[in-house]
Amino acid sequence: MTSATTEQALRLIGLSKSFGEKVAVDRVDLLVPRGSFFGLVGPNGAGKTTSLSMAVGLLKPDSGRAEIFGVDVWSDPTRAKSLIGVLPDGMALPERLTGRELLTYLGLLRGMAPDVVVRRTQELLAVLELDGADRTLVLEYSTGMRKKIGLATALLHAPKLLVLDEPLEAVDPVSAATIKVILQRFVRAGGSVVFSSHVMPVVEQLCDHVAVIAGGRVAASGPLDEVRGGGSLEDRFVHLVGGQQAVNAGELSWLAS
Ligand SMILES: Nc1ncnc2c1ncn2[C@@H]1O[C@H](COP(=O)(O)OP(=O)(O)OP(=O)(O)O)[C@@H](O)[C@H]1O
Repeated sequence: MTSATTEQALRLIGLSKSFGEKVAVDRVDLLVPRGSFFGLVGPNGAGKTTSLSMAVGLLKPDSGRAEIFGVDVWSDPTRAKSLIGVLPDGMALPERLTGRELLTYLGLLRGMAPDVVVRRTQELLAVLELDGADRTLVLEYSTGMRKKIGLATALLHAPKLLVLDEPLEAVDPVSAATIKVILQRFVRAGGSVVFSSHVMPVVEQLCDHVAVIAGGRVAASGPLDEVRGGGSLEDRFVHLVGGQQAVNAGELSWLAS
């Protein structure tokens, strides 16, 4: 199947991964339709980062497969990776480059025409408000700035699918609004986005599809309205994940004593 014919931007089939005794991801199946804005939610340690890392070819699964527009990530990684832009969790960036140098370097490395690299780099730095830090090394970037330059590296080659691990985490509200607009425009233009988040209102605002992952398994997946079933996503999430743990009256009594 080719990227021109498949209806799935991303397809995970029985993906599993253990770290020693710990089963982090347990036979995860996921369909991300082409052109969808797909939110992946789940509690801390649910397996979101591990699943996304396997989906984009950064972490080898113990079993199962991942396909990007029908291209198998592990048997044809070069082709699969050319179709995606990735913002991994805790992305390792070359630290001793400025943001502009980093984007230029990655653009040329990906075989892009130099004039296109220069133009897009300028635009991305300006839109993400990183151009003020043009002479700052990535080493000196704040957490939010690192997130933004990471997003710029994911967008630079105009991929068909963006896979973003918590793209709005640690980003200020103005930058978050900019990033949301960029992603919405990307989807309107025919792109597909998968992103993980803990912020339910953001997922409800942006996404048309959602999956809830808990304990390494998919607890629910599909169109947003179907998954939340008439209530809020937060209520559905709490219901699926096992409810909030109340703090009993006697617990933490030493706090503020
Ligand atoms: N490299 C690793 N070595 C050992 N255990 C790991 C490793 N990476 C993840 N895990 C474990 O696998 C499980 C899933 O972790 P993962 O980071 O995928 O969860 P997550 O849903 O992304 O969590 P969070 O929302 O906190 O970012 C956790 O129990 C975690 O401790």
